[in-house]
This record gives sequence, C-alpha cells and structure tokens, in this order.
Amino acid sequence: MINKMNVNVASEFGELEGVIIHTPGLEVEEMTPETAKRALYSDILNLSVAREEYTQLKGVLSKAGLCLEVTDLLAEVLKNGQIRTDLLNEICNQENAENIYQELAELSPDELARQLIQGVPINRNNLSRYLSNERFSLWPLHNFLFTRDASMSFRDEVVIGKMANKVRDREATIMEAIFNHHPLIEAKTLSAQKPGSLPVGKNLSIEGGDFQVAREDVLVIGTGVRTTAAGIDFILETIKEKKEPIRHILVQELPDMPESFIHLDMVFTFLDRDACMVYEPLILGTNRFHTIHIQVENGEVTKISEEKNLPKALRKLGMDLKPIYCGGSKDLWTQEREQWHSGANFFAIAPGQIIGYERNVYTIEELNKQGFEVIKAQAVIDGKAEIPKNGKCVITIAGSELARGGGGARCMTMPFCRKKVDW
Ligand SMILES: NC(=O)NCCC[C@H](N)C(=O)O
Repeated sequence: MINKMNVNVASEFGELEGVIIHTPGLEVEEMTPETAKRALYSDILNLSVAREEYTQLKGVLSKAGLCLEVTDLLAEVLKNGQIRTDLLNEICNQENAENIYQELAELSPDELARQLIQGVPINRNNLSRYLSNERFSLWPLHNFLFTRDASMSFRDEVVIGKMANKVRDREATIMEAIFNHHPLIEAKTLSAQKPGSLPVGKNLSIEGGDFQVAREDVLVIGTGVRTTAAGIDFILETIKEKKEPIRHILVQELPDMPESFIHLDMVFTFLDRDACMVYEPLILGTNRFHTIHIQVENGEVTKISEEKNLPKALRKLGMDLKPIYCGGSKDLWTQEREQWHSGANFFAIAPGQIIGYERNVYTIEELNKQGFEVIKAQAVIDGKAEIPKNGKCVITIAGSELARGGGGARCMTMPFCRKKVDW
C-alpha cells in the first residue's frame, strides 16, 4: 500500500521521490516516413528496440524513487464514472470525435486508457470514413514517452501545459485528469490550456521541456518554437498573484531550427549545486539569442533586463554552476552531433547523480573528466554496481533508438516529488 504523495518540486536535482513515466507502446510505430513530421519525429522508431532501451531508464528510476506509469494512473482515474464522462467529453470535443464518444464510453478503464494513448482506429462505416486517408479517429500519442512536456511540477503545484502542436494536446488533458483526480497524488493544478481571466496574450504555449525549477525562487524558461512569450507571461501572472517577497524568471531564447533546439532542456540542464550541462555555442557563445531576467517583488514586475548568459545570471542569484560542455570542448562538430541526439539532456535523481545516453561518448567522457563516475544502467539494475551514496555519477542508458524520437532522459521523466536540497 503506497501512501498519498504531495507534489513538491523546488529544484532540478533534489533527491527523487516520485516520477511519472510512460513506457513506449504501439503508438510510437504508428507513423510512416511521410507522416513522421506531423508526429513530431525526425525518423521512425522500432518499438521493440526502443522498449528495451527504455527498460534501462525505468530500472534506474525505480531504484531511485516511486516510478508511476501514465497508463496505470489513467486507468485508475477512468474507473470513476463522472471523471470518465467528463474526460471523454473534453477529448471528443477537442478532437472533433463526438461520433466515437459512445463506443469509447463502453470500454473497460484499462482498454480505454490504452486506446486514448495508442489511438482509436477509424471505423470505416460511412463513405467519408471509407475514403478517408486518415487511419485514426483519435490520433496515437506518439510523444507520450516524453512525459516531461505536457505538465510541469513547481513547488506544490502542477502547471498543465498548452502544447504548441495539436498532436500533443491530449497528453496535457490526460495529465490534468491524473493530477486532479488520482487518489495517490495530492496536487494543485493550474492549466495553461484554460488561462481563464489571467491577462495573457495570444499564441499562448508552454511545454515542460522549456521549464526548469532552478531553486524555490528561481525559474529558468526557454522560449522558442514550443514556449511562447505569452506562455511565459502566463507563468509570470500566476507568480504575481502569489505576492511573494521576491521571485526571478530567467528566460533563454532558442533558435527555431533545427528541431533538436525545440526545448531548453536540449541545450541546458542542471546537474548539481555546482554544475550544469550546456551546449556551448548557444548558452555561452556569442549569438543573437538573448537571456532575459524578470524580477517580481510582492506581486509586481520590478525589472526586466538582459543578462550576458544563463550561468552568469544564475551566479548573480547565488548559484555558481560550472558549465560542462555537451560533446566536449574540443570540436564544434562533435558538440553539434551529440546535441542532436540529446547529449545535453540529463535527468538528475539526486544532486550530482544524473542519467543520460551512453551513445554521446564525448559528453560522457567530459563528465568523467569533471569528476562524474560513469556507471552503466544495466549494472545498477543487475545489482553489479551501486549508485554512490554521496559521490557524483552519470548513469548511462542505451538510447540509439529512443534518441530518434527527439528527446533524452530529462524529456522522458516527469518528477512530481523531490526532497529539499541542502544548499
Ligand atoms: N523535453 C523535450 O525536449 N522533449 C522531447 C520531445 C520530442 C518530441 N518528438 C516533440 O517534438 O515534441
């Protein structure tokens, strides 16, 4: 019997207590080279290889804290008749699929959860549907293995994302239902899909890959193709409402192209109290992508100003982080190659204890030079290696196939509870 857990995330690396993941299912293969772009993939995946790799991530996470699967959480929530009706109504309305409401309403909670994630094949029972080029009435959620993006924990709240692309909208709707109704998790939700009366602009979108909790009072948020200025203004308005003595938002602009720059966590992740991973050309190099500091005091924006770069801005706020270079520091080509395959995307299970792809060998070598012991995930899972009690380490997972989906360890994890960091 697991006790109810309160959402509590005030850092990127406090010891992990609870995390939500999604083991990839049939949905990741439901695309062709032609439709991969619409599915937000740059290549097509092989499910059995991806699952085998994912098992390593899950194995390590399960040793660190409570590791919950979206499908199980959703199926639990769907056992309640009223919640199920409301959620189905919302999804069918959102996706113009009212015609399948009844057939979905009759499914068992487990089967409904599966279909809401893996997609509902089109029933070709009239001429329009018979001739349709579409394969599904409800699209498979190809990207749900990246549980990071549809919702984000911040202190005792969960912000429900407003996804930049329609193909990911249902992920956010499902996460909202889970956080609002699952008996195991106590959370306050705040939906960017439904900003209500908050004065925010048009084109609001915000995704978890851009949202990082540096400290209780400091957020770092990327803006680019996935998170808009209006998305960050939404967060700003909610912070203003709290009227706390002081809060900071550091904003990092991101390039639109190539697609490996979609989120901030593809170029910058926190590793420890004193270290961060950076894609140097964007985070430290001279470029036209600004770093902006928004200061909020007692419910008012008191200052918006430009900073030299993220590590310098964080240093001014008392967080002195040594930047470690994705791809190593010698060769720009290597940096570009490893950044493309999520080489900067690390997930911390505790201060200085991080998970990343073993395929990014130059990045792993650089971490090792900076004092991180390299440990293979399989060795941890098989009990042949221990995660050191207090030492720094990088636990490497296989990721040749997973990386083709466009994300790494941070993208594949949605932490909802971490221990307080002893700063
Ligand atoms: N935080 C992340 O960077 N998530 C990776 C998301 C990849 C997914 N194919 C997408 O384009 O949304």
